[in-house]
Amino acid sequence: MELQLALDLVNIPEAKDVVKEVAPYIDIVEIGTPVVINEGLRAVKEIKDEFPSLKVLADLKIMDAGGYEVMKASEAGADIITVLGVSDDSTIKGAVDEARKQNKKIMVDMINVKDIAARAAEIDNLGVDYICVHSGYDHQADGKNSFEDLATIKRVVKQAKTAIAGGIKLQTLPEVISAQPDLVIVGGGITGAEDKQAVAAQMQQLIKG
Ligand SMILES: O=C(CO)[C@H](O)[C@H](O)COP(=O)(O)O
Repeated sequence: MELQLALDLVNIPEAKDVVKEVAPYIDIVEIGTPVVINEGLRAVKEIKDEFPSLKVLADLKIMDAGGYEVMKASEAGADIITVLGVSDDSTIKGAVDEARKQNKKIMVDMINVKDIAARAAEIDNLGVDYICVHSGYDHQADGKNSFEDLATIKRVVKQAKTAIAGGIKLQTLPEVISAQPDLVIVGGGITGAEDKQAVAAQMQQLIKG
């Protein structure tokens, strides 16, 4: 099981400071959608250049033009790029084909997918690398989480790795781990902590068992 740190509400210098603090305890650093909107793919490039041993995920949440957008994120140094599960199959296939050419990986974000079981099974057959259940900020504000959805994809996904994101904190991590995803994604649970390093270290300890 791996730990991904999601950076959403920072600029590039702040992102570097957080990664410096927690780098030994994480496997993947995510350049979140708001960071890409504010800073562009330069944020991906700068983090990859400064932390080459970490995998960098560009959370582009691609909805169209999968091949082109994966190509641009790959050029910036991303190792993993996100595509939305609600996209057309042709968009996901385009993203997967380009990722194979560039030796990169595709994560499908299942945010707002209504029939998680059916769509996850379809997407699994498109050759993606990760399928991620996700309660976004707007769902979290309504008190929702994706713990049940994780159990659902664990049942139906046969090839891709499984991941979960959305409001995971140190206190809720044991429940997440008990469902055995391949990847746990944590943003505010680390970045909002007073001692980010201590929380990331405890999370790593729980995850690596
Ligand atoms: O993609 C995102 C929001 O769309 C976040 O990166 C993801 O939800 C993880 O952050 P948090 O743990 O703070 O919810």
